[in-house]
Amino acid sequence: MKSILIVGAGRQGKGFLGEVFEAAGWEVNFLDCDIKVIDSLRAGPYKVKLYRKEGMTERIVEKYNVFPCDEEYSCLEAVLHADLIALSLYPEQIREAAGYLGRGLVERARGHYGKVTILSCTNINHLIPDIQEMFERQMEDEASLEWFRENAVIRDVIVRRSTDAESNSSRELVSLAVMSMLIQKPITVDIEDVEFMELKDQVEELKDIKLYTYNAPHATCAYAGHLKGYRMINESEDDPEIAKLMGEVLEEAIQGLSKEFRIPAEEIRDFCNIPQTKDKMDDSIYRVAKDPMRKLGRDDRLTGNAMFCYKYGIYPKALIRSIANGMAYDEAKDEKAVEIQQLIRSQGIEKAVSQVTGVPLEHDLVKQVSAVYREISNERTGNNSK
Ligand SMILES: NC(=O)C1=CN([C@@H]2O[C@H](COP(=O)(O)OP(=O)(O)OC[C@H]3O[C@@H](n4cnc5c(N)ncnc54)[C@H](O)[C@@H]3O)[C@@H](O)[C@H]2O)C=CC1
Ligand SMILES: O=P(O)(O)OC[C@H]1O[C@](O)(CO)[C@@H](O)[C@@H]1O
Repeated sequence: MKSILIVGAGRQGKGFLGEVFEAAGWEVNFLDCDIKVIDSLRAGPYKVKLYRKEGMTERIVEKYNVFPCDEEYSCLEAVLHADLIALSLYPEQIREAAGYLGRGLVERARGHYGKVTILSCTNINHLIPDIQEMFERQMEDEASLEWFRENAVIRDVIVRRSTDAESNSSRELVSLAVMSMLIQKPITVDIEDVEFMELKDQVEELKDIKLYTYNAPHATCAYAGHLKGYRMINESEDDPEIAKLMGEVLEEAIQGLSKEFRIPAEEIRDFCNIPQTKDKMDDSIYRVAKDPMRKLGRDDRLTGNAMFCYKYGIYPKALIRSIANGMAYDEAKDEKAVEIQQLIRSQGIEKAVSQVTGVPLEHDLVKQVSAVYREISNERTGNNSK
């Protein structure tokens, strides 16, 4: 039986990866450092509502093993025998996970176990050399390092699906099951038997395009929706003003990307076209908006697009509005949003925009975003003077 170790048993770990690999008959092992996640998974099976094109179906996932990141290293056998290790973590969590997995991988090297593929399942591109370095550092001697280089491959993926739940420990999940996950080639195990897994060339280039097209309107929807008091993505998408802004953001993005990547606009439109589903999935604004510090960063979905537009003489009006909405995102449960609000209070809006977006203070983007942010603040306080 083939075996997958899913590191990070949160929304995506359980609702996407755990579900599809269990359905394909693989041994599914979960590793998580949050004891609430472990206790919850041990308490019973979990349920995923799958939103397919033809309608919603429910799946109960029950065949899995669960391991905490404990001192006794109870996950050892799972690390030794995994054909696939999926890092279903936020980028900033990978270093710690690599540190923990190191011990098992060193034993794997010393025991001359078989080849393993490690997948980085985040939305951040160009991370693979860093992750390679994080794992190689764990190899305690030359022989282990040599084994790792010959037998372990680290690959990137493009996740084209949304999976949500009330929290990372919830056993009730929803997942939009309409597009495959694209996996960088080659890998060391056959995954043809697993639905929604697709090996693909040029993942690095396509991943940029996916982030800038699929995720930019989505983040736009979340930040604009929060400002209007919505809690769910669906409510926000149904608001005509927000739907219009999302469309404009996508159009600006396509114009800039088409020039930057020298790909016809139509080809980009086709790539980011998400099939519609009969039933609509509820996704939270909280998850899609989460960590505006990262999402408004220089090369991420909104600022990255806006800067391509500036580079090619396209004025990114809708992207500027969306970045300003992101600066105004003041969700108290989101620590990075709170950090941005503190930054605005302590430094003033221009410096805060420059710091968050990584764009120089004197750049037009900073001025325009700050001006729109002031309009938003005035509207919120009922003060219409500019
Ligand atoms: N949820 C989704 O629809 C999608 C998520 N992603 C990416 O997947 C990654 C995870 O996202 P979610 O599952 O939504 O987040 P989540 O917060 O629901 O799950 C992450 C899990 O990782 C665990 N974790 C953190 N550090 C760990 C460590 N050192 N060792 C073991 N476990 C650790 C946490 O306790 C948590 O349960 C992110 O990079 C996200 O961008 C990408 C596309 C879709
Ligand atoms: O997981 P991140 O990078 O915080 O961003 C969330 C985005 O990623 C997705 O989960 C998958 O592309 C989208 O649903 C959402 O817009």
